Amino acid sequence: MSTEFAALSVAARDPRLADAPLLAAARRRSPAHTPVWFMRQAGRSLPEYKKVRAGIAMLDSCRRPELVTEITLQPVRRYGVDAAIFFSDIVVPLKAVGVDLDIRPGVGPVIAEPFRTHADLDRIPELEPGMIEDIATSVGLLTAELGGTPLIGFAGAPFTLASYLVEGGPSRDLTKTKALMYTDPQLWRALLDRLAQISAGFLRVQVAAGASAVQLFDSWVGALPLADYRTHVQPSSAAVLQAVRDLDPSVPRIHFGVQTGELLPAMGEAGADVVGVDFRVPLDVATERLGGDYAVQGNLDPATLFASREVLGERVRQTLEAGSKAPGHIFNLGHGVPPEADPDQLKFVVDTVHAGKS
Ligand SMILES: Cc1c2[nH]c(c1CCC(=O)O)Cc1[nH]c(c(CCC(=O)O)c1C)Cc1[nH]c(c(CCC(=O)O)c1C)Cc1[nH]c(c(C)c1CCC(=O)O)C2
Repeated sequence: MSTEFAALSVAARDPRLADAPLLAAARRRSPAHTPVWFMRQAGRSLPEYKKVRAGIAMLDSCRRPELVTEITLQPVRRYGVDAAIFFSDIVVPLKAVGVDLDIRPGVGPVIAEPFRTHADLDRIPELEPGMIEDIATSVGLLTAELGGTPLIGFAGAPFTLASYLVEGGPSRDLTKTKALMYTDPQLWRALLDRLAQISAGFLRVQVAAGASAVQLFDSWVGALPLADYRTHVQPSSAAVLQAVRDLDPSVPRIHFGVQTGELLPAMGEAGADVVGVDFRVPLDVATERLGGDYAVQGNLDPATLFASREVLGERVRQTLEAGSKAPGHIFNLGHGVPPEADPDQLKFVVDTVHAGKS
């Protein structure tokens, strides 16, 4: 890994970060209150987001520092969450190295020429920091505004990025991806190595510019059985998380995927401080599976946002109770905010979490 980044310590960025509940929970120390943020809190359901994004394509909006700053701050202002998540997308670094792709509204990432052969590797060059200078600029603007509120940088994990490249777009069962993995393990390894370099580079630029935690999204890795995860995926995800650790060991690493109940310990072992849990596995059960060694993040079912306040409040308290069995708990949804979610329900969740269990 290149050495153009100066090592930083999170507390040196802003002294107020030393007491940030999100960082304390991630480090398995007692936070002043249970920290809460939401995956996909920026964008989607917020009217103020729709207003500033009007007429601007998703991938263009991710490369405009003033707009990125505004969109990232919107949910922090509205909800009082304990962290901001950088407004970007997992395919932004792929586009930055020159992959021909787009994000279609309501569909997701679509790749012009799906990945099939060794020759296709040439279309996915390594990421250099100079290709994403605007990302460093956005992070710098944001951390100056955020003060003592942590900014979570993120990237897609190699498997999930590979799934889009190989399938050509969103897919239900990832058949083509798994077929490549099983029929040509060498090509698969070469692809994941390249994606690990890109993912690590994207995270390191964000951390060097001031992000104080990172999340590696392996959203679709729950499609794999444990043995295949260990053989074909874990080494590349571990390389990404190690690259962040090498740059700054004080930056907590969160590792998340959907339907990963069987994979949780292996995802922790890949080098995470915090393991993200979807809504299928209660947090106390997840903690048992993880051997009590990791902080957990999650895991309110996003569908409960459409329930009554009574039911929603009860589910929040149950999640807090189950999370209290872990050595650290960052409250979140079990997956992203649904586009139709009512922002007032999310605000209610934040206030209920901050009020505590009783
Ligand atoms: C798998 C994945 C993607 N992108 C991401 C993941 C991992 C998270 C997860 O598991 O949900 C990550 C992501 N994408 C986006 C963020 C922004 C920060 C945040 O979480 O608030 C983050 C963290 C913005 C976005 N990324 C996307 C939008 C919607 C585009 C728009 O507003 O026009 C946003 C705000 C598009 C996108 N991009 C992707 C999908 C599946 C979609 C959905 C299509 C849709 O729902 O319209 C790929």
